[in-house]
Amino acid sequence: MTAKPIYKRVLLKASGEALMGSQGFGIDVAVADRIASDIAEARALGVEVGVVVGGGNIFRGVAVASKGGDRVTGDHMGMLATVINALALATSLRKLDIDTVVLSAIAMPEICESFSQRATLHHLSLGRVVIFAGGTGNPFFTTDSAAALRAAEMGAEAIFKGTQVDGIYSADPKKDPTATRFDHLSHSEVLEKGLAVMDVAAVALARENHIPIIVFSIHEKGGFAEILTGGGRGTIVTDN
Ligand SMILES: Nc1ncnc2c1ncn2[C@@H]1O[C@H](COP(=O)(O)OP(=O)(O)OP(=O)(O)O)[C@@H](O)[C@H]1O
Ligand SMILES: O=c1ccn([C@@H]2O[C@H](COP(=O)(O)O)[C@@H](O)[C@H]2O)c(=O)[nH]1
Repeated sequence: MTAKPIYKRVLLKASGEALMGSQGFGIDVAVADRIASDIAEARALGVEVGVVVGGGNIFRGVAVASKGGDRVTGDHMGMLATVINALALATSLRKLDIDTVVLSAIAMPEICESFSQRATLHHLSLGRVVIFAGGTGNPFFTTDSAAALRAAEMGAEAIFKGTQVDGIYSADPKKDPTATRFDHLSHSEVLEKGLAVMDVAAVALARENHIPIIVFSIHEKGGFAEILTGGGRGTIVTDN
């Protein structure tokens, strides 16, 4: 018997940094294909999936600002990086015959459709995976905020943050080997404890809209479907 998913409609935030694999920069197609196969598993369970991909494997706006450049221009470059990643992930999904559409917050009609809530709901209702490119379309934000925003707009029941670590820890586990992992936290606890796995604006928006956040490792093959069916490893963030 096929396991039943806990959620019917979710938003996956896929780490941009993870997409570079061991290359140190850019896109490792094998990693994009693997993440696509995890999304295909979720679709096979009947779950409707929206995806936001980060841009950390290519560009972050702060890199320009830290060298004395204009932050807004840097952020524009970062948002364009997320479009490149979205196109790569869409290509990987289509190789698996998963019907996929890319909707961009920045109009580029020769390349992909523009984002609107109406288009999102239309494509989801036809069983398509919707990849949201270009972040929020505004500088001074991140793709975590875009994930929380698009999750609210698409009526997602949960945000799955697939990242480099397998949950939320008492401190960044990459910097502090003594950090301990939480199984469960509230949105308010994440904010009060200053747990920096996701930015403050994103957590606050998810809290306001009562959307749970599940932080899990994007590197764990099959991890997305496991959590969707009530197993797996990650930290869940809920209202209380
Ligand atoms: N308390 C914490 N618990 C877990 N991870 C934390 C914590 N504090 C900081 N981090 C770090 O936050 C990282 C996730 O941040 P970020 O969203 O920037 O990366 P990402 O998921 O790779 O996204 P991007 O798509 O921007 O590349 C983790 O890989 C981890 O090292
Ligand atoms: O709404 C947004 C989303 C992203 N940016 C810029 O893009 C890069 C890459 O996104 P990450 O979330 O860091 O992966 C980000 O650093 C910003 O420079 C943005 O300006 N607005």
